[in-house]
Amino acid sequence: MQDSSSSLDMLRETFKIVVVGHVDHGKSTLIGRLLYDTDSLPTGKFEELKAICDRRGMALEWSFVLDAFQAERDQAVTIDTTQIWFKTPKRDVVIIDAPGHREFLKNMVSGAASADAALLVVDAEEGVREQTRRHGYLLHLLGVKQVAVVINKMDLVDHSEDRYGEIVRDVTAYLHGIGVEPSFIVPISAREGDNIAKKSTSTPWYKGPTILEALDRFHSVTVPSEQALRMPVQDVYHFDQRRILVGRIEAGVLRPGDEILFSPSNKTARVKSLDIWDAPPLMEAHAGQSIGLTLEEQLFVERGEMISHVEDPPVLSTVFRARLFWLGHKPLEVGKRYTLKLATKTANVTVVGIDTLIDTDSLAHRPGTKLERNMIGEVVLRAREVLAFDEHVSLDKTGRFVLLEDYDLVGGGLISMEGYPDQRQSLTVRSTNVYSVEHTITRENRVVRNGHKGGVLWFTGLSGAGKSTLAMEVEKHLFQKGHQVYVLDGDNVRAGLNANLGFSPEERTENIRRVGEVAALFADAGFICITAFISPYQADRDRARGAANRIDSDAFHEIHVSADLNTCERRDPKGLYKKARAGEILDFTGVSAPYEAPATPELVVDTDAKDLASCVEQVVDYIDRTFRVE
Ligand SMILES: Nc1ncnc2c1ncn2[C@@H]1O[C@H](COP(=O)(O)OS(=O)(=O)O)[C@@H](OP(=O)(O)O)[C@H]1O
Ligand SMILES: Nc1ncnc2c1ncn2[C@@H]1O[C@H](COP(=O)(O)OP(=O)(O)O)[C@@H](O)[C@H]1O
Repeated sequence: MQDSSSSLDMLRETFKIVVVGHVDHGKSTLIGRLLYDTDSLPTGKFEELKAICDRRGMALEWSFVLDAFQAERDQAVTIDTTQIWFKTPKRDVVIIDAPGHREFLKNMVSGAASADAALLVVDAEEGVREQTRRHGYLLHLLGVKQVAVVINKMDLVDHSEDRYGEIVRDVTAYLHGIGVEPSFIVPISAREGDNIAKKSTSTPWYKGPTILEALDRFHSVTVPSEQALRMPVQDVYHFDQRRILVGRIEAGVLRPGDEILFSPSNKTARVKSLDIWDAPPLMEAHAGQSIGLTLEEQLFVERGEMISHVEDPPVLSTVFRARLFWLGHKPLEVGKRYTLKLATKTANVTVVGIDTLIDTDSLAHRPGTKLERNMIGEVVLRAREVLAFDEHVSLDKTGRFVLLEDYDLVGGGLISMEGYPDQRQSLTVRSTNVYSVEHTITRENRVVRNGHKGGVLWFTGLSGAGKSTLAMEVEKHLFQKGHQVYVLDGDNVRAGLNANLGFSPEERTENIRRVGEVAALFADAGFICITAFISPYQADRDRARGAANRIDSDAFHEIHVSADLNTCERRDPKGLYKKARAGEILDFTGVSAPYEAPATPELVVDTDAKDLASCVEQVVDYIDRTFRVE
């Protein structure tokens, strides 16, 4: 949202707030009163409204003041009608997006309304209600760290200190549960003007600030210049021979001469100049500034790329976890595709699964498959392409996204990579000046001698699904037939080649990358190479396929050795599930680490439904068909 308030004093600080809370708890009344008490209303407006109310024999409704104020604004076409502002002794406070506004939640979720602080209004009579909790949760989800709770309508509870205490306990217990510590809890009566601009004599027991004082006591929100540099490329302009990349620096600092990295393309370049419109080039640009930059060398980069420094790059991944606030009228569906917008990047994503649903009322987590409007869920999303982003805990601006369905905003979420690896390591080729050498013995020579093609049979499945047992049996059969066959087994490879790797998401990815490359070499040597690794991530298996396909376009066969988690746990051949459940093994697949079943494997072997002999027969049949030479 633009700061359109040209009439604000340039030297004073502009502070953006949102006012949230349950319907009828007094948001509009509070704003109306704040406008009046700070002399922000057009001359005569208040008197006019008062006269109307008097004539009708009714008490003045402060929310009318806000309505009238907005109506006036709506006619002044030069002013952004969605913004309301007033002055405190210290600041110009802008209320971004008025409560009751139809698009309020959408604006909040899309981050258009990124507020410096929030006022959460609670009715002293009614106490904490559904929307109080939901809005509180939303503030937490959107990273609004400074919150003042405003306990309104104190006049209706006789300014009771006890009632104030009760609500303080309720509201702080809830906010504490979601990690929000309110900065102030102010008892007010918006209608009577108690503790808004001046201290009320009706609440002598209250020693804290008035609303205006609270607004001035909030911390100025620092621009995230100390963070790692992030500048999403918004556009690329061509002037003469020059390309100018434009965008807004979301975090960090950029200087001419800096070496920068573009993600996900992984190109690097040195910054030549930083330009802003109609002014000399900058020696330094900071978070919050929109700039144009030129590079020392000409690179082809597109909108959506993320600029960082080389040494502090964003995460690269095709898959991530998100805490998603759902606004769609239709529930979020597993398997369905949505459009993702993340900084300047737009991509299609598919919902892989919904892990938990979070009830914003009770904060209870429960399993579920349907994420409905106004609910929050932990979901896993996958894109076909590699995306560059950050985990929300480390970088707020590039760690959030929105989802669209048919151009309509249906959800907003925060990214976490918990249980998933950063794929950057396995996507970056570091060696340079490397040239491939041709073999003099061709693949055909080997096929002719062996009587079958080379290739990779990639077994994937949960621990205990039967990968090793099956792999070794199949190997025996093929060997007896005179085939060149070799099994690469997880436990064996991890004792040698991959002895330096554990089970973190990144280490599993590296494990599978190496095995994928070794298996491809075996295939190139004419072997039927069977691999038996859990290989829980689709992206890793896809990369292993890519390695084998460099040798032959149909060399890779993904085989899902499938058994229900319960079955695997019952079999528990090594007693590992038991240990995992007891918390003795961390990140155990299926228990405390994810397993992504193949979406389109070449073969599924169901070891739950069939005995070992039938499973072996199924795989050997498959091999006979696909590795045969005519
Ligand atoms: N945390 C954790 N999670 C999963 N598995 C564990 C873990 N710790 C040890 N093990 C043992 O390691 C075997 C899996 O190794 P992999 O190389 O196949 O795993 S992965 O593909 O890198 O995920 C696996 O063997 P299998 O039971 O044959 O699958 C286990 O014996
Ligand atoms: N149809 C089957 N195929 C393979 N193994 C089976 C089958 N039915 C039962 N099992 C048993 O399941 C266990 C699988 O263990 P293992 O082969 O070590 O699994 P993984 O290598 O996938 O961890 C073994 O004890 C095996 O005897």
